[in-house]
Amino acid sequence: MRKNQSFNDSGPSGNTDGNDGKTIYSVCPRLKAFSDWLLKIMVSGNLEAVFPAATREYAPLIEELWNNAAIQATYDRRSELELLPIVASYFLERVVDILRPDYEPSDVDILYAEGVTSSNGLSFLDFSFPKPEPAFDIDTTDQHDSQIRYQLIRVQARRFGENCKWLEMFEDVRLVIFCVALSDYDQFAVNGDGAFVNKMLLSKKFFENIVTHPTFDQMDFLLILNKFDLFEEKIERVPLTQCDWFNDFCPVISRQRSNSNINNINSNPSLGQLAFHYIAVKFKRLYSSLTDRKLYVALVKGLEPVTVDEALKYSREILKWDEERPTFGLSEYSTYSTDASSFSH
Ligand SMILES: Nc1nc2c(ncn2[C@@H]2O[C@H](COP(=O)(O)OP(=O)(O)OP(=O)(O)O)[C@@H](O)[C@H]2O)c(=O)[nH]1
Ligand SMILES: [Mg+2]
Repeated sequence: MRKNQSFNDSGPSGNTDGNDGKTIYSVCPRLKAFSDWLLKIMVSGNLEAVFPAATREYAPLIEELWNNAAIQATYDRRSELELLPIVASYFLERVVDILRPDYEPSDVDILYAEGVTSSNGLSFLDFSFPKPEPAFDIDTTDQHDSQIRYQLIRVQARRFGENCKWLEMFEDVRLVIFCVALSDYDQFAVNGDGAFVNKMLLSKKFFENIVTHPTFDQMDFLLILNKFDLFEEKIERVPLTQCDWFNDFCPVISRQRSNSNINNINSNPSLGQLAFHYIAVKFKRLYSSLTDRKLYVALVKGLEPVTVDEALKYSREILKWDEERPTFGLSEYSTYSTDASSFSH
């Protein structure tokens, strides 16, 4: 790396844009030199050699680049930029703060950060919730149960089958919470053979493999359909039928559609809400055809903790029904038991 690289307005030779051919997407030579330099480092794959040590001194330049009209005009067309992480704006808006030596990530920063995938495509994290403070007049059904141990396992669906040893970890598991991103329906990933595969179809295949695996025989499954916010926005411009599995989606939409409201799923639903129900039913039918059991489904916006809490509360209810199943028939016990209502929103 060249330390103290200077990006002055005259720019390095050969990099100056003439007035000809300028568009709203053209940046000045100085910023162009800086972004070309960044790109070169990224292409060289030598990021570790430059970052994080050098990042601090470039923070003002990155901030300037981000605020530049040409970059903002480009960002407005982000739906055409496949590789741009959705959370780019969140971090770029905070670049100067984040690059301060005393920066401590907030809970929200952590929530917005991309997960780090280990080289074998598997990551694990065990967690539980602390014992709640004893308090009067609080409905304890909303509180986390400190006795419950959660294991968060991130597997790259495309690598399933290469190394299934991790399945042995599931011996004492009572419920599998399987998470799928709704907004994956038009996205692609490279599978083990180097071919591009639709990410929703990859998740479907992975789901089929997991629910039919002997380790999970007779186990309850809660499917979390996540990234509903991105999905609702995307479905207005990208048809759901882009994913082959959803090619019979043809919703009847009332003219007076409500604005998106996660709690208002049944009255005057939005296109996103109709599509969520359609996808949930697709998974439910798939699950019952494979296992002869009922799949529970929850709708989540991962960046809104309250929706995650709701889904976890639903999972605790499922465990409770399970415990009480010998004494109470499910249908007597809860309104959640009817198939049409086995969704949590
Ligand atoms: N807008 C939005 N972002 C979410 C939601 N849930 C998670 N995210 C973001 O999605 C990113 C998760 O990144 P990863 O852990 O790489 O997972 P992923 O990108 O969904 O999955 P991969 O395709 O395997 O990379 C983080 O930036 C999260 O903040 C959600 O419901 N809505
Ligand atoms: Mg990602």
